[in-house]
Amino acid sequence: MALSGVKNDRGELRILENLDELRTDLADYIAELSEAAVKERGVFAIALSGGSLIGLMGKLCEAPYNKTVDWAKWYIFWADERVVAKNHSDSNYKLAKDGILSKVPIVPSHVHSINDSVSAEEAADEYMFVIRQLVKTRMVSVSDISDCPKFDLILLGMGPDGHIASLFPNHAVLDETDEWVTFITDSPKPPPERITFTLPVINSASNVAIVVTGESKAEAVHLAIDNVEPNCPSLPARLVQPTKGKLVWFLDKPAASKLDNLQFSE
Ligand SMILES: O=C1O[C@H](COP(=O)(O)O)[C@@H](O)[C@H](O)[C@H]1O
Repeated sequence: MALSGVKNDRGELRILENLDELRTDLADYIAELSEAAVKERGVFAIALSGGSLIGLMGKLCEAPYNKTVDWAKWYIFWADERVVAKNHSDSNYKLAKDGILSKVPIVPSHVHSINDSVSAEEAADEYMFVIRQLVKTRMVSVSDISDCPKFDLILLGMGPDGHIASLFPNHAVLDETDEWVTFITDSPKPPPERITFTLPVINSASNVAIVVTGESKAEAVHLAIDNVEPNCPSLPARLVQPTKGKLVWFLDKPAASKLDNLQFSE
C-alpha cells in the first residue's frame, strides 16, 4: 500500500510499497502529465535523466500506456548527459533509447540528444542553442518569471551523495545561474565529462519528479527532505525547489526509511 502526503515545503512524497507499485505509479503520473500538456499546449516537453530512473519508467512501454500515450507529441531532452559516444554504455541517450525510446512510437526528430563529437563545452553550448530555438517556437514553454525554458516535466534520479542531474555536492556548477545548460569535466562519478541543466532551469519546470530507490540513498533522502540541523545548503537534491511548478518524490520504502515523523494517509 502506498503512503503519500506533503512534507514541509519539500513537495509531495509518494512512498510505494515495492518497486512494482512504484513503476506503476510513475507510469500513471507521466501519462497523466503528458495528457494534460498535450491538451493544453499540443505537445509534451519532457527531460530525462540517466541511471536507475530509466528502468523504473519501463511500464510506459507496456499496455495500456504504449497505446494510450500520445507519443507523437513528445519532445525528449536530457537533464544531463555524459559526454561519450551515443553508442557507449555510459551514454544516458543510449540507456533511454534501448530502454524506452526504441519501444514506443516517438518521432525521431523530436529526440534532442547532445552532439557527441565535440567537447563538453561545445556540446553544452549547442544543446542550449537547440533548446533556445524550441523555446522560440514554443515547443518548449518559457517561464513567466525568468527567461528560462519551462519544461512540462523534468525527471531526476538522485545519487547516494545527493546529486541530481550532473549537479554534484559542493561543486561550483551549483552556482551557475547565467546558463541554461553547462558542462563539467571533473565529475566525481565517472565519466568525468558531462553536460547538465542548471538549477534555474530545473526550478523553472512545470513539474519535477525525483525518483529514488534503495537503502543506500536513505540518508541523502533524509537530508534532502527533512528539516535537519545544520541544514545542507549544498546538497543538490535539496536545492530542487520549483518556483511555480510542482515537485513530487517517488520513493520506495528502503529509500524512505530514514525520513522523520512520517504521518501520511494510506
Ligand atoms: O550519473 C548519474 O547519476 C544519477 C543517479 O543515478 P542512479 O543510477 O543512482 O539513479 C542520474 O540521475 C544521472 O542522470 C546520471 O548521469
